Amino acid sequence: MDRPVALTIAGSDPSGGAGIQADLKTFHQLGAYGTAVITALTAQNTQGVTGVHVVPAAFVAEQLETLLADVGIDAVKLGMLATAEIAETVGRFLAAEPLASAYSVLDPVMVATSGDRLVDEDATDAIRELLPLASVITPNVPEAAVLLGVEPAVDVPGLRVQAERLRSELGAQRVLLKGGHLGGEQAVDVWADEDGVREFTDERVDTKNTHGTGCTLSSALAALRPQLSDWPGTARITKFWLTSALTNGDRLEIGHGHGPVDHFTELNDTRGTQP
Ligand SMILES: Nc1ncnc2c1ncn2[C@@H]1O[C@H](COP(=O)(O)OP(=O)(O)O)[C@@H](O)[C@H]1O
Ligand SMILES: Cc1ncc(COP(=O)(O)OP(=O)(O)O)c(N)n1
Repeated sequence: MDRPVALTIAGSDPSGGAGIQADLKTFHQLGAYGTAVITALTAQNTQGVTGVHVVPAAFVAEQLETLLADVGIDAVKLGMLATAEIAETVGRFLAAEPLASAYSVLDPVMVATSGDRLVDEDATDAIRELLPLASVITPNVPEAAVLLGVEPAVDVPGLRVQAERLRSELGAQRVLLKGGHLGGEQAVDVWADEDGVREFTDERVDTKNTHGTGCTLSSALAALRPQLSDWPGTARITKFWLTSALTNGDRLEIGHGHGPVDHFTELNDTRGTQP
């Protein structure tokens, strides 16, 4: 195929490590043409979020209508859906053509790692309704627990159980349950689809530059899937790339808190991986 067109529907992070900014850098680096619909502005740096200014749901809809009337989209990533109304609006677009035929990755963003809330608490039900509509969902440990209404997993066997429950009970088509919050010497993510449950494991990178890892992972999946042949293979390659980008984060000195990963990491850069 020609260069795929990827769309991110997400919030803005002025510090550039997460949100729309991270997504567009990731799309570009991984060979996709990037487009963006903005759901919210955050006032944010590498140390935390000081404010959120939400775009009215009707204007999120107008951005989507205008874009989709003109531009074909091969893959879409959904990030910070700040309110229930925005999540419902985006859900209507995801359920209909042309987005229903695009590859879709839903990162059910709720709270930043800094502890700051990015999405209204009452948006959780609306986000849960979106799970079956996306080709793949990419919750982290706390997000999976909120979606299932259970305690967060504390180990990999717990991740495996929750990944499968997100599929069998909440209707997700495919799940990449990210284990970054578990700690330990390895960073283990769990993949669940109709063929079963498997683990993707890399060495944990000793770095404080972890801001935006979830955003970067989900946008990398959206960029790469149209260029590769299947979802599990895309997820495996995406994690290799992210581990290298985390390792290369030490090339950057951005801010005083949790800096970004290095989005300028080549797909075949194996500095952080053990091929
Ligand atoms: N220090 C690290 N070293 C290697 N991989 C990591 C590290 N921290 C997170 N990851 C990986 O980054 C991705 C995002 O992880 P996670 O922190 O769980 O999500 P989020 O950023 O959404 O909170 C996952 O693939 C996870 O395994
Ligand atoms: C605008 C915006 N969207 C999402 C996030 C969350 O980013 P994520 O990659 O899930 O993780 P942290 O950056 O919170 O570690 C965000 N911060 N801003």
